Amino acid sequence: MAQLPQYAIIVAGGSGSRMQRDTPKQFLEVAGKPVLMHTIERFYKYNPAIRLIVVLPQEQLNTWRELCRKHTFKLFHMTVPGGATRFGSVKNGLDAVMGEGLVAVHDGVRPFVETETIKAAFEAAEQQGSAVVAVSPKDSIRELTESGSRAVPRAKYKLVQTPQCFRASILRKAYEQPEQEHFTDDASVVESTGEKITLVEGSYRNIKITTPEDLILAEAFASQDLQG
Ligand SMILES: Nc1ccn([C@@H]2O[C@H](COP(=O)(O)OP(=O)(O)OP(=O)(O)O)[C@@H](O)[C@H]2O)c(=O)n1
Ligand SMILES: C[C@](O)(CO)[C@H](O)COP(=O)(O)O
Repeated sequence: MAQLPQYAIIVAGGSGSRMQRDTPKQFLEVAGKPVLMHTIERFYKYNPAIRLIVVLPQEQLNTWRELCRKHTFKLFHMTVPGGATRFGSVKNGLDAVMGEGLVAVHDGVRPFVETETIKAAFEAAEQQGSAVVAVSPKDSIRELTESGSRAVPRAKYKLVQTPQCFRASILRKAYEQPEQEHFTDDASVVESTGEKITLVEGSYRNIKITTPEDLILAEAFASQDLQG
């Protein structure tokens, strides 16, 4: 059977409000290079033939071009303007996916995703139609109730990461529906069309750079990676 083409939609269309910096967090430097370049390199390392679609805020497209020039960043990728929400950005990225294939949606601000994780997600999506990377919580979990809160069994929960991989036809159908408030990731969008979500083991290093202290962790991981 011919192998399906592999795409990665790397969503970097957000403003990074929780990071509280003027520069969008996907452009902040870690180990001397913008976060987003690290992320793109991870997918290229997994498969140099992967079709990379990078979604950026419309008003940052020129800045990104400048950054690529400054850092002599040559890895081929298509750029697409983002939407007002992550849902809108994924939808715009999906317009650049042609025909059938396997599509990984990945946060541009998760630069430490490992080759094994990407590989496992694509393999599971090829077999099951969907594959979502997740890890077990390390802390105890409490559910908020009207009277306060109560303990819930931690073993029943997973923390969801990206990549989230799907057959292109499944993802396209899901993103045709109107956006809903509970859509926080691609799995929630796809699940609402009745599709089953397959979970794949993720990694605690696959952090989403969200708030200022995450940058300290990111520098530590990058320095560890550089030491090999
Ligand atoms: N309109 C949007 C909003 C988010 N994202 C992307 O989705 C990923 C996960 O979102 P999040 O961490 O929430 O990023 P921001 O929306 O940028 O951050 P914040 O919520 O703090 O403003 C990020 O790579 C972000 O760039 C996107 O492509 N388009
Ligand atoms: C997609 C995601 O990274 C999975 O954990 C997460 O849902 C993004 O959420 P955010 O509120 O946009 O940071």
